[in-house]
Amino acid sequence: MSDVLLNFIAGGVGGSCTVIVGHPFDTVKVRIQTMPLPKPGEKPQFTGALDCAKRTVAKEGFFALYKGMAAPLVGVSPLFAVFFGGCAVGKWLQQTDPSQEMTFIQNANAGALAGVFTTIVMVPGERVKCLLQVQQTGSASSGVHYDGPLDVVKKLYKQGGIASIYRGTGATLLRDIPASAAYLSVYEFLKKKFSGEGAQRTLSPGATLLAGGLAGIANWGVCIPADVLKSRLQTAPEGKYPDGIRGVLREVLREEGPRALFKGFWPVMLRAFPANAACFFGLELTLAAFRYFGVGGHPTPSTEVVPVPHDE
Ligand SMILES: CC(=O)O[C@H](CC(=O)[O-])C[N+](C)(C)C
Repeated sequence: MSDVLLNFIAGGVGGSCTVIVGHPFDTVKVRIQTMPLPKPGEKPQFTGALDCAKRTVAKEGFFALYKGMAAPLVGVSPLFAVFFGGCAVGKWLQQTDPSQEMTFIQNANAGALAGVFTTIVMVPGERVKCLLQVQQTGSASSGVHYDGPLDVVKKLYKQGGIASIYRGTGATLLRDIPASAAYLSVYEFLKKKFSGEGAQRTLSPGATLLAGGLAGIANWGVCIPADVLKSRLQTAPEGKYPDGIRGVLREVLREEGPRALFKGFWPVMLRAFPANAACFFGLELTLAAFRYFGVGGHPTPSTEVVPVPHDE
């Protein structure tokens, strides 16, 4: 089986691990990023990430943190599949032979290309997820109530057609091209560093988790402002920002100042490490299982370092 397909399948497993570990953090992040501005003399709805998590659990129960998870499980697992499949395509395009080691920049290029592929898959799922995550907070002030992911899609389509479902595409590209470049290049760099020299390079489970977690931090470290703009744009009532992301940026800077572009920083960073450690662990384990059962041809440089030693 080709590297692209193997990475696609393993990426899907990694994506499911990411969602299961990371979704509660994501709910807190979106609620903080989109909470209504307090009126003069009023307290903000949430004072921080912990406050938001505590109030959400107290008011709506623990599983409120898992609200909207069906959409990312269906949307994010294929997204990670497309991402890692896309990375394999990006590597293949740059390699003169399949065993060639990729440089940091080549991995960044492969990640950036995969970021373009993932945007196409990701935008509808993100739009649905954000709307479901914030509907109890009053941030999506359109007054529309949604009964679940399919209901969101139906209502968005009725309201504004495909364009409404795909609202936030530019903002997602702005977020995911640099983020994906950082994600893959940092992971591959650390993987090489942690796996030592020589033909029998192995990566321990702990090192896989550490490299994956730090790749997640690098991913979000470069894209939080674009993510804030994207969340605002995707949860705004129809017609609020006719000129898209530029309108959101102008409003945020005018009304809240540049610091607001970093809203949700802590919940994002708190999620980034465990969610992406789980992702790369799931990915590498699946690739290792393929090799164990003799599926696929030669390992690519990105997959020859696995959590368990193997002899070829
Ligand atoms: C924005 C996003 O989904 O980032 C992914 C990592 C994460 O924390 O979910 C990475 N990537 C888009 C490259 C798959």
